[in-house]
Amino acid sequence: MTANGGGPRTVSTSESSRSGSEFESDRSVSDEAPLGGPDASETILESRDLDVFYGDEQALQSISMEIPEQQVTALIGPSGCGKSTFLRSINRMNDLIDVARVEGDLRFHGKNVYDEDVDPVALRRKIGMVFQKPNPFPKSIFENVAYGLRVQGKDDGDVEGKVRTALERAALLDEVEDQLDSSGLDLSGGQQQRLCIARAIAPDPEVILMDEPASALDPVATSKIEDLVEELAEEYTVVIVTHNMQQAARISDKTAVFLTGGRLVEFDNTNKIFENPENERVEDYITGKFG
Ligand SMILES: Nc1ncnc2c1ncn2[C@@H]1O[C@H](COP(=O)(O)OP(=O)(O)OP(=O)(O)O)[C@@H](O)[C@H]1O
Repeated sequence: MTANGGGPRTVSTSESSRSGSEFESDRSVSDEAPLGGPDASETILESRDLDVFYGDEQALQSISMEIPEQQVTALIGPSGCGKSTFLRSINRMNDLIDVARVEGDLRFHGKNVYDEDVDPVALRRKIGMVFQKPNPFPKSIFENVAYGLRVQGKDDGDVEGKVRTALERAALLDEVEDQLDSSGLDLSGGQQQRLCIARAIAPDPEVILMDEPASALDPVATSKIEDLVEELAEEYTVVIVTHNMQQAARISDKTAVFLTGGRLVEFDNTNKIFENPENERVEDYITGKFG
C-alpha cells in the first residue's frame, strides 16, 4: 500500500492534475458529501447518488464516493451486493446489458460519463477492464496485446515497442520474450491473466478496473497478480473487486464496503476499515460473522 492519511469524508473541489481532455468539465459540489475523497491524491472518479437497476430490481442504491487517482481502491462485500455492477458502471459496461438502467452521476475528471456527448468507446480507452477469468484471444501473445492497440486506434508508430512495454509493465515480458508468436492460450492461467492485463494497459488508459482478477488462479499466480496491482498503481488508478478480504487488506489503499441491498456502507483508508471500522455491520462482515 502507498501511505496516505487523511479523513474519510471530504469534498473535493479541485480538478485532477492529469489530462482528462474530453472528459473534463466544471465540477459542482452537492450538499451531501460523498464517502472517501482525496487526501494526498486527487479524485479521478466520483459517483453521486448513483442508482443502477436491472429491470425492476435495484442493484445499487444512491452510491456516492470519490476514488483517488493512482491508488488501489478495493470494493468488497457479500455476494450480490453490487460490487461488479458498480465497477461496470464506471466505464459503461452496463450499457451492454439490455435491462440495465443507470441514474445519477458517475464522473471521470469531473465529467459525467453518462452525458449524451460521451462516447463509451472513447471512455473505455481511458478506463480499461480486466475480468475474473483470463480471456486471451486465440491469437499469438504479440497479437493479443497488439489487438488492444488496434481496437483503440493506437496502432500507429511503434507497435512492437508498445507491445513489449505493455508486457513489461504486466510483469510478463521476461517469461514470454522468446515466444511472442506462440498462442496466448498456451500460457498458464496466471500468465494468461497478466497477458490480459498487458492487453488492457497497451492503449495507455488512466484507470484499470479489475473484477476479481485472481479468483481463478493458484496462490503463486495470485501473489504475482497482487504484486503487479500494487506496481500498476504507481502509474494508473486501479479499482478492484475482490472476495478475498486479506487481498484487499494487502494491496489496497482505500476500501469500499458494500452490503446487501446495493448500499455502500463504509469507504475509508484500508487500514481504518480493517482495524477500526465505524459501522458495526462492516465489523461483523470483516470478522467473518456473515459472508
Ligand atoms: N445482467 C444482470 N441482469 C439482471 N440482474 C443482474 C445482472 N447482473 C447482476 N444482477 C443482479 O444485481 C445484483 C448485484 O449483482 P452484482 O453481480 O453486481 O453483485 P456482486 O457484489 O458483484 O456479486 P458477486 O460477489 O457474487 O460477484 C444481484 O442481485 C444480481 O442478481
